[in-house]
Amino acid sequence: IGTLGSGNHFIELCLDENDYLWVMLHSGSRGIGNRIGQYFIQLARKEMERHQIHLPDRDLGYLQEGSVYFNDYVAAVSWAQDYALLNREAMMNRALTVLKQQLKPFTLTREAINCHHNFVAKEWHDGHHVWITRKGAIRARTDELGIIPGSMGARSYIIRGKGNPESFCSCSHGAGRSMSRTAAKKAFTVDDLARQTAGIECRKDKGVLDEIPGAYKNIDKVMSFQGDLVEVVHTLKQIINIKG
Ligand SMILES: Nc1nc2c(ncn2[C@@H]2O[C@H](COP(=O)(O)O)[C@@H](O)[C@H]2O)c(=O)[nH]1
Ligand SMILES: [Mn+2]
Repeated sequence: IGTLGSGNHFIELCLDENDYLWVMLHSGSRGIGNRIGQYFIQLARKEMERHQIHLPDRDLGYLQEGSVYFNDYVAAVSWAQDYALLNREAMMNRALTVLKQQLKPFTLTREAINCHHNFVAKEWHDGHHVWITRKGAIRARTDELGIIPGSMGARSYIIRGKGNPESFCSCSHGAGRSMSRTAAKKAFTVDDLARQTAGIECRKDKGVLDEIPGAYKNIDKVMSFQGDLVEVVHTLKQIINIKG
């Protein structure tokens, strides 16, 4: 516990439009959630065969609500979500401890905004209890605060949800990639990475070339497409980025 993970996971120090400092951290269940998903996908496929249910695609396999496997899945996923939350809290506490040691005395003005972005939850929508899976998405209920990061060289946004029922009260959790990691490594050089992260204290080596800002969609455009889902509360720009 207390480890960031690799890929697009990051810790950043950002300034908002009023020069307030924000610590932003993106990390999940460190692979356990993914393993749980794979395990239960296999089980769902076997269940379809056992019950002779023929689907157009085997990835459409499902577990029946109320069955032992379904309940096991919900329990396992909930465990992974709790683990991810604890992991983030541990890292955030360590980051704040270091900042307190290194910076002039400061006060925390805001409670942490926490949002899961790959998760399952039972919610009430349109007069029914339904299971919602949000993948690369966060919940954006009316007045709920959330985080939408851009890339290691772009702005990020603190948002307030509008509770739009058409998206089941959800919004995107980021710009999202515009090209694969392999394509990014072919398309860009370390010099491009240095140019696209100018002014930001961060890794600028071959090892993070697949995370280059140019491999992500334009976050401002993405935000403009979800104006019916969220309103922007703060705009953040990183000064330090740490990739796992
Ligand atoms: N501010 C930063 N944003 C980043 C960085 N690397 C990626 N990203 C953005 O975060 C989301 C994460 O969403 P996920 O569902 O893919 O996990 C991603 O889409 C990017 O837009 C970064 O170093 N700093
Ligand atoms: Mn993620």
